[in-house]
Amino acid sequence: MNPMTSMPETWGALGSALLTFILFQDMIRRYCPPELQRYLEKWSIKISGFFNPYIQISIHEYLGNHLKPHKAYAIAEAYLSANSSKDAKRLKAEMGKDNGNKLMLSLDEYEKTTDEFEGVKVSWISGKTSPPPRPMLSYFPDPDKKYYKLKFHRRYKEMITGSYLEHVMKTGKEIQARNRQRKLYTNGHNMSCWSHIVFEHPATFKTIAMDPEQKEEIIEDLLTFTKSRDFYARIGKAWKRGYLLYGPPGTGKSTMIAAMANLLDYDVYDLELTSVRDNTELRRLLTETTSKSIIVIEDIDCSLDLTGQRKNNKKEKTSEETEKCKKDTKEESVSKVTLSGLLNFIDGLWSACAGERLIIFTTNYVNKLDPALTRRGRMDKHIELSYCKYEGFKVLAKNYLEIEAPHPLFPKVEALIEEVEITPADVAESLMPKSTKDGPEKCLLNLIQTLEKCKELKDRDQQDRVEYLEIK
Ligand SMILES: Nc1ncnc2c1ncn2[C@@H]1O[C@H](COP(=O)(O)OP(=O)(O)OP(=O)(O)O)[C@@H](O)[C@H]1O
Ligand SMILES: [Mg+2]
Repeated sequence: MNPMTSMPETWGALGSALLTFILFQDMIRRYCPPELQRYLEKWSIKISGFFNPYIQISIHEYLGNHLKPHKAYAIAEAYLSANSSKDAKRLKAEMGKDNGNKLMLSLDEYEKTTDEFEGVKVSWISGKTSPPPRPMLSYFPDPDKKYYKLKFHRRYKEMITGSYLEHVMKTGKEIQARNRQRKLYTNGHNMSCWSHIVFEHPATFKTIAMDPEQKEEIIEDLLTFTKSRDFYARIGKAWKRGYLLYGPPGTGKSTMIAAMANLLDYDVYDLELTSVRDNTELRRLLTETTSKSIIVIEDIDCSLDLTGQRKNNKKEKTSEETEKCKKDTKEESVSKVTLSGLLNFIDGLWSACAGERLIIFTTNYVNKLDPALTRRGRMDKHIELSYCKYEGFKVLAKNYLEIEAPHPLFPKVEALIEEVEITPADVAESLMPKSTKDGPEKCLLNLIQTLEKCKELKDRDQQDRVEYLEIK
């Protein structure tokens, strides 16, 4: 440039160069074929990259075709939650682990924060990309995909891609472990993705009323599973275990799932099959589940009539079954999940991509299930939850009334409860104080009354049966 050129002339020249560039770009957009446009765009990025001294690294929320959540994104989010509050102006707040008064902060969308590492400044920017619109109006819109962008001077490339990112991952993981809040995920209400709430269920194995030996066996089985990572790797199987919980309504199937999650410190994914459009969506939802989790499909016998699709010999359901299933399959018409889609997943085809998961099915009618669904290897352990007997009653008496044997009324309860079929839910209900004045005695007497009524009804049923047989 001529040193004699005055400042206004220089600005004028720069301004007209910029204008020419903008007009040139506009011309390209209007008149060039798309191939040439892409080619020119590629070169313009290269040229601007040559002059731009900054490097960007993106960490996306999902890997690839958003099949799987990207762990690094969650870790970076945790790291930034501790750092971003320093200078970012727009933050998101979420409830912390203890659900106390402390809120966890993270960067809001399109917000920027800076960080410093060994004297080097970097910046982090949060953003999101929206999926392209679907050709047809859809009930299941694809979710936005979020990302973080790390920006730094190219002079520090080696240090940032090496020790700084290592520091981010290490610190982020520590923060994650400190803040880990277990979650209950659900895909209900026609959602094509998981939504979650904090999982806070008070059930533990201590409060579950069931045969003590059976309880110990289940706990042992679960703990062995969690310690078997190397074993599963050695035998070449996905690190998962299937449980089938069956028994009449109110015997504690759902309660046991909560107790399992509390014992193992796992998240729970409550999969509502009737809300899943097809096998592809099922596969996506399942691959989005994280390690250390329980995937639950409640009332599998009612889920999309999976049983019948394979057997083709639908048994007639009783009116009680039909009523329950009707309630559960309201959206059946939009779901095309098949038994084979579900079996493929259980067999480890997709579950192999992330370890340590339990898959639990519950049913009231185990005999109605397709044997392909329940065979060992798929559902490794079958657990029957049955009517409440004396051992179960003692647990409930301790939980609800804080009383233990020996007690003068216990023998009476023992004699009656062994004779009748009463669910733990009904025993629990009878033991609940009905007014603030009700003491343990009153509640026990209430239970005895209920048990006597059950016995009377049972005897009457038997009598009816005898009479019926005699008439026949
Ligand atoms: N074995 C049990 N131990 C302790 N409490 C129990 C047990 N079974 C049932 N309950 C009590 O009864 C209530 C209902 O139990 P739960 O929902 O676990 O039954 P379920 O077997 O899942 O029934 P459904 O087949 O209708 O889903 C629970 O909230 C719990 O308070
Ligand atoms: Mg249940």
